[in-house]
Amino acid sequence: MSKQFTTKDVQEHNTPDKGLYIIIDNSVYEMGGFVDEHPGGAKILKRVGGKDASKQFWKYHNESVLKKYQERLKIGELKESAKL
Ligand code: HEM
Repeated sequence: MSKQFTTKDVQEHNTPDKGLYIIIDNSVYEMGGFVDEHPGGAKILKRVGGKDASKQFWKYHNESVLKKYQERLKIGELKESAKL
C-alpha cells in the first residue's frame, strides 16, 4: 500500500529544504529534487509548495507528463479523511 498523507503533512512541506510537497488529484508528489530541472521553472513550482496544484498542473500538462515522472516524484496518496 502506498504511503498516506494528511493535508497538514503536505502543508508543512512547502519549501525545497523541508521537502516541496504538492497534491495533484489525490496523489502527493515531492518536488524538491525536481524544481531546478522543471521546464516550466522553479519559481512557479515553489509557489504551489504545500498546496493542491491540480488545477495549475492540468492547465499546463497532460497525462503523459504524470506517467513519465510519477515513479520518481510520487510519494503517496492523500488520506481519505483529508479529502473532505
Ligand atoms: C508532478 C509535477 C510536475 C511535473 C512532472 C512537471 C513537468 C513539466 C514538464 C516535463 C514540462 C515541459 C512541457 C511538457 O513536456 O509538457 C513542464 C512545463 C511547465 N510546467 Fe510543469 N510539471 C509539474 C508541475 C507543475 C505545476 C504544479 C505547475 C504550475 C504551478 C507547472 C507549470 C508549468 C509551466 C508553466 C510549464 C511551461 C509550459 C509551456 O511552456 O507551455 N508544472 N512541466
